[in-house]
Amino acid sequence: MTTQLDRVVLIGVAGDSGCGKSTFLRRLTDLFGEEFMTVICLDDYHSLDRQGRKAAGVTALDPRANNFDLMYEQIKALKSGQSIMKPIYNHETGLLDPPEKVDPNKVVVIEGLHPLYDERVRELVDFGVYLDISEEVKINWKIQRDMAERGHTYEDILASINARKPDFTAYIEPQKQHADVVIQVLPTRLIEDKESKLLRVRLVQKEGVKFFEPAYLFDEGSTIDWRPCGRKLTCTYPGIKMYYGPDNFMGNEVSLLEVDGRFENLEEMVYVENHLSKTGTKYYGEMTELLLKHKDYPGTDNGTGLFQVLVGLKMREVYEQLTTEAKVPASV
Ligand SMILES: Nc1ncnc2c1ncn2[C@@H]1O[C@H](COP(=O)(O)OP(=O)(O)OP(=O)(O)O)[C@@H](O)[C@H]1O
Ligand SMILES: O=C(CO)[C@H](O)[C@H](O)COP(=O)(O)O
Repeated sequence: MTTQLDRVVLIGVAGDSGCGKSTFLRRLTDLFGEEFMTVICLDDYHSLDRQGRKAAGVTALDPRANNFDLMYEQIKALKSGQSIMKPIYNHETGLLDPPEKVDPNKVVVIEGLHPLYDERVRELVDFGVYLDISEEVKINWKIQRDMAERGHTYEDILASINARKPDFTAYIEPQKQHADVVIQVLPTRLIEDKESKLLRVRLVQKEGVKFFEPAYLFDEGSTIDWRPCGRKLTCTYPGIKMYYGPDNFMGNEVSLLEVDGRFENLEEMVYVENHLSKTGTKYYGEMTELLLKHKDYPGTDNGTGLFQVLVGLKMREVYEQLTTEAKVPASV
């Protein structure tokens, strides 16, 4: 079947399990609308089921446990407006279920461990983000979720992170260099915080990407250290620090934006938003409004929420420009 779409825009969201992909995708839904955005979890392209991986002695992160040929063929078909019969990996049983039909949509998001791994798939991706959670923070988030909701022990969680580490380093992490933006989540530098509750979040924005102009603080291209706390932004100890400046990241020229600390009063976020430019907002305060809409999402009061919303807005901008370009007849 071929659906009439001017342009299917393909977004890649890469990251390890438990790195906040679902939260980010929920924020994207606000911007594109549930109806117009289809999410494909790349776990569905595991070629080996749980038993198969165990027998072969490989993890799900290992390319040998995944069918990249099928992934490429199916993503390519979706991008050209064709429906696919996508396999399903069932996390409850660890088995591959019968395939399901997936239709193309205005926006197709491929999320998971390997959206930017295979060169052919990467070429199809219009905009890619990598969620880069430092080990200290990853352990903390996993502990919060897996101990509370899944009954795992601290030792189990640590052992599972460590067991995945070599393959994570070999196959997942290198995708960072191919992402248009990387959201790095690190422990704060403001105080010593063993539990990693306070976060330093960096938005690494690649320069020279078509239709993507990095957001900046105050003055494009300069280097800025900013303490927004004072009369206009309420902060309790240890406050908030922001940074903006040019840098080099894995051989790419980038612009960095950084927020260290926690926003005390979300309503005042508009003050910070006001000092950011090229955010992709359509009206005054849109970014703050999007944050306020989901106060309950994890990270809404720190740089993770702020940058997830900002990246979503930039994706909307890229989407609009790509679809406009697709409508303009090619000049002769
Ligand atoms: N910004 C954040 N701040 C604090 N905790 C967070 C943040 N994002 C995610 N978490 C924690 O990490 C957990 C996993 O988040 P989420 O479900 O969004 O990740 P995921 O990558 O989709 O995970 P999975 O692939 O395992 O389903 C959440 O339950 C929450 O405890
Ligand atoms: O890294 C993962 C992505 O979600 C999972 O561990 C992988 O998909 C295997 O799933 P399961 O542990 O349920 O067999």
